Amino acid sequence: DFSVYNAIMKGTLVHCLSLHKDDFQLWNDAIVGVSEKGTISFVGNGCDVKTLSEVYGFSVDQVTNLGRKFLIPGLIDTHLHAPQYAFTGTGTDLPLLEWLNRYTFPIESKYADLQIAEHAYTKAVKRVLSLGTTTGCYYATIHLPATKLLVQIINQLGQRAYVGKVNMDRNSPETYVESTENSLKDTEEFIQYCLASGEEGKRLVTPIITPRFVPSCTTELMTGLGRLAAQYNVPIQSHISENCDEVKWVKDLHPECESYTDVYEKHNLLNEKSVMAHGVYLKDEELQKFADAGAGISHCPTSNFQLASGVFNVRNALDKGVKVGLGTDVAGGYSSSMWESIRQAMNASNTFRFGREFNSVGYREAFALATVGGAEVLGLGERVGNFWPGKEFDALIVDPFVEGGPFDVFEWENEEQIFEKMVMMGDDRNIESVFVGGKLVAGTSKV
Ligand SMILES: Nc1nc2[nH]cnc2c(=O)[nH]1
Ligand SMILES: [Zn+2]
Repeated sequence: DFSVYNAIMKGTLVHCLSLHKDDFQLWNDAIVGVSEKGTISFVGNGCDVKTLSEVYGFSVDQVTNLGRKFLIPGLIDTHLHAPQYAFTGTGTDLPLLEWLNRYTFPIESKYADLQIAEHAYTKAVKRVLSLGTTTGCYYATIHLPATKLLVQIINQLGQRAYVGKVNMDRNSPETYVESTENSLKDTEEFIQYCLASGEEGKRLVTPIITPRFVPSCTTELMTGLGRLAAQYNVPIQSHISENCDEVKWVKDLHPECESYTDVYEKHNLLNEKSVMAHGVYLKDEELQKFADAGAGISHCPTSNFQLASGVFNVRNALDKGVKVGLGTDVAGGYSSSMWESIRQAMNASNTFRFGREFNSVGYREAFALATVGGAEVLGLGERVGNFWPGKEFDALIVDPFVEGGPFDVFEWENEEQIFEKMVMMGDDRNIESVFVGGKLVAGTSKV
C-alpha cells in the first residue's frame, strides 16, 4: 500500500542521536520515509532505492530526490520571549535589571492591546519558523487574552511550542503587575485553555508554568504555581542566575534559602519538567541539584553577551550530568536565529579555552545542543530532535547552493565542510522547507 507514505525523500541527512560526539551522523544519499501521520517511518543509508522500496513498500517514482541538499532536524529554541520580538536588535546598552525596567516592561505592558499582540506575535512566529525553529518554548506576557491569542497564532502557523502566561506579582512597575490571586486564576484558565485545544500527543501547543524569575514572584505566588504544575502535570520555565546583581537580589529576598536553585526547589518548581534559562552563576552544588532533579538549562549565549551577563560553561554543566539546550532569549539576544545561538555557544565555550587546554564545544556539538539537546530539555526526546523512526517529522530541507545565498561552496569541499559552512554562515535564504509533524509550514519553497 503506497498511500501510507506522505513523502519519501533522498538527500544528505545530518543529525545527532545524542550529544555524544560519536552520535553525529552525516549520510550521503540517505532516504527518509514520512508516514501519512507525519512521523518518520524509516531511514535508509547506503542501500539502493530498489531494495529499500521492496522492504518498505513504496514505489521508486515516489522518491523526491533532493540532490545535494541537506535534510536536518528542525531547530529547538528552548527559551524566547514572543512579545520582545518587536524590539529585537535594539536596547543593547544596558545590563539585565536596568534593561528590564527601561525597555522590556514598557513593551510587554502594551500586549494588553490585542491588536498589537496579533500583529507582533504573527511576525514573531513567522520569523522564527522561516529561520528553521520547529519548536519554540515561549514566554508571553502577564495578559491572559493576548497569551491565548499567541497559542492560536502558533497553531495556525503550525509550529510546535510551549507557551507560558507570565506571572509577576512583586517588584514590577504599576503598569505591568498583577495580584497574586489573579495571576494564579489566569494561569489555571490558560492551562485549561491550552489542554482543551487538542488531544494529548496531537496538540502542537503545551502550556508551561512561567514565574518570570524569583524577584518578580512572591513566595505565595511561587507556591501556588508549584501546586498548579503538579496538579496539571505541566512543565515549568523560569530564569536563574543570569546576572550578578540579580543573584545578589535573590539572596537578599530569600535569606532563608541556601541558593537561587534552592528557592525554586523549595517552591516545587525544580523537577524533570523544568527549563531554567541561563544559569551562568550556578555553583557546582546547584548544578548537582539540577542533575538530581532532572531539570534542564536553556543556554542563551547571544543574550549573555548582549546583556553582558556572563559566560555559561556548558562543558561543566554537561560533565555534571545536567540536560542542556540552546535558546535565543529574544530580545535579550539580538537575533531570533537559532543558527546564531549555535555560533555564540561555540564562542562562549571558546572563552574558557583562552590560553589553556579546554575541550570547548565545537560546531557538531553545538548543532546537537540545538536539536537533541533541546528536545531532551523540553521532555520531547521521544518525539523530536532527530530522525529516529517513530518520531515526528520536524525537519528542514537546506540548500547550501542557493542562488544569492550567504556563502559560496567550492568544488573541492566535502559534504561535511559544506554543512559546517551552513552552520557557521547559513540563514533563511538556505532554508527551502520547514516541516512540523510532516506538514510544510515555512521556507522559501512555501509561498
Ligand atoms: N534575559 C531575560 N532575563 C530575564 N529575567 C527576568 N525577565 C527576563 C527577561 O525578559 N529576559
Ligand atoms: Zn529570557
